[in-house]
Amino acid sequence: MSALYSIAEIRQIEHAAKAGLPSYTLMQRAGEACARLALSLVAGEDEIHVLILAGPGNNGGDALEAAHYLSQFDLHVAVALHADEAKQPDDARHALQRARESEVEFLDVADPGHLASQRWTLVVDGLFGIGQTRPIVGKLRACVDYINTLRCPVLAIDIASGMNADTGSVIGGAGCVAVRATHTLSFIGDKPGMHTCDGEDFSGDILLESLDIEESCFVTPHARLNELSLFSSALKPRAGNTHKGSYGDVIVVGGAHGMGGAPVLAARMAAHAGSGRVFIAFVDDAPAYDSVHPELMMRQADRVEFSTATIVVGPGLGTSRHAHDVLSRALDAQGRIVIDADALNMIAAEPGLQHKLQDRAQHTSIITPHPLEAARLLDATTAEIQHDRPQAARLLARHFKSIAILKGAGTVIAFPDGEIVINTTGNPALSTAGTGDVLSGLCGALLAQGWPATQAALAAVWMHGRAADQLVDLGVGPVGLTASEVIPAIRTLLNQIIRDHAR
Ligand SMILES: NC(=O)C1=CN([C@@H]2O[C@H](COP(=O)(O)OP(=O)(O)OC[C@H]3O[C@@H](n4cnc5c(N)ncnc54)[C@H](O)[C@@H]3O)[C@@H](O)[C@H]2O)[C@@H](O)CC1
Ligand SMILES: [K+]
Repeated sequence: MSALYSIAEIRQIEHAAKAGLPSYTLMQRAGEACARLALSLVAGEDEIHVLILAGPGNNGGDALEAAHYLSQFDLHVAVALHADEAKQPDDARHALQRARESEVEFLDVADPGHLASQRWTLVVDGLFGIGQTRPIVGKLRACVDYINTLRCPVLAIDIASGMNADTGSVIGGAGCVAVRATHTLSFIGDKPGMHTCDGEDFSGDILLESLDIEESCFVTPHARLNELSLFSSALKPRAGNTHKGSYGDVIVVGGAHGMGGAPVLAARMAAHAGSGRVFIAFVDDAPAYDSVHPELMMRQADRVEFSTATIVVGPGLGTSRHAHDVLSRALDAQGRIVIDADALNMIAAEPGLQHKLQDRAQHTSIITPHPLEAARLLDATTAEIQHDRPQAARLLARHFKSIAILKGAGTVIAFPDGEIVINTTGNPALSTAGTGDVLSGLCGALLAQGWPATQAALAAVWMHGRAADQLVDLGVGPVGLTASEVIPAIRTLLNQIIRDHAR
């Protein structure tokens, strides 16, 4: 299980570990681990010049200890220090003394011209770690801007400076800066902010270093990374003696005039992911049939009895009075429900629909907002949602008593009890119309086949991203991938993981 720890949890673990160790032990281990990774990154280079940025706190201390360690090898180490010695924490001050006693050149961090006078083989970023509270400004900002122009590897210590380890947003928000690392060596445990929002873009390859902290010091995490093991218990081979009724009905509700393609995509996905029968309930005129997939059944929404079928409501639904009434009826139904797109917009706009959703707590509801829909649901701005995606997803799940899938880079899946899972599959090829409809159809298909809702949500998000990754590997995208192309790729993937992992 890939645990993710918040800053507060990392501090707790660190505190427990420090109590049982001589002072400076953890910093020495951190500095040495960083130096060893640095050596592996410059291996094979001729004249090696390593620039180490060291900030005012313990992240800077780690950097200075790494500088001391590296100075014992055949390479040139330069430290750009931004610290007031009188205010440094004890460990960091000790690390500074050790660096000063080593073969290390000290540069002026505030002088980009000075920094730019050398061609660097590697930059080590130890400006700030999990203790950064303010945006990077002034001379330090110029330094970060300079680092971000370099083409050499940039190794961030613990987390890229400027990034919030809890949220994955740049500290200070739009217009502020962070170091764009090619590698991050993260201490004690993995952190949510490296996997959502801008986290992945700024962290590069993530490597973990536990600092040999004893198991007993660790706390129970409330976040983890999505992986197959979290939902593989729901993968089942098909029994021989079954029929279409064994695999459930999905009713996709949507398709207002001019938006008929959205429910068709969701329905095609539901059929390709194995649901026994798939209907589309159109709020406006229903076409006679889908000429590509005539197995889908087209109905007028007014004439559809929802009873206990699995409902996917929202794709192309529109926000007309009629659409509102159909949504209201869908929320009253006793089956499991996936709520997307305009259905979420209408729920955001009307307390009556919100109460209906909250009152479904004993049934299963999965909501799949993108950040703008999430902003409407939480009466916030999109920037506020993106500022702290894990927290936004938690609020959605708790408030609407649903499983909330907050889409976007590093999709966050949150549960009403406060637990979250961050997805690691997927890529910008999915930033195209219709992929959200495909995701909602996939969730619906798994629910209809009897998957537990938690596993259905995790598997749908994971497969949706993984299939897109596989397509990009084949050259189908990232530019120009279409939602329709993701559907058969997901079918292949689902069959493959059932074959390889079902018990
Ligand atoms: N304490 C420990 O036992 C360990 C700490 N470790 C390292 O320590 C880091 C956390 O250290 P700290 O808590 O000292 O915090 P940081 O080193 O992340 O930075 C905090 C310092 O930066 C200043 N600061 C924050 N934002 C600033 C800004 N925008 N401009 C200028 N100054 C700013 C703060 O006033 C404070 O002095 C971890 O990320 C990790 O790298 C590791 O060595 C493992 C062990
Ligand atoms: K850092």
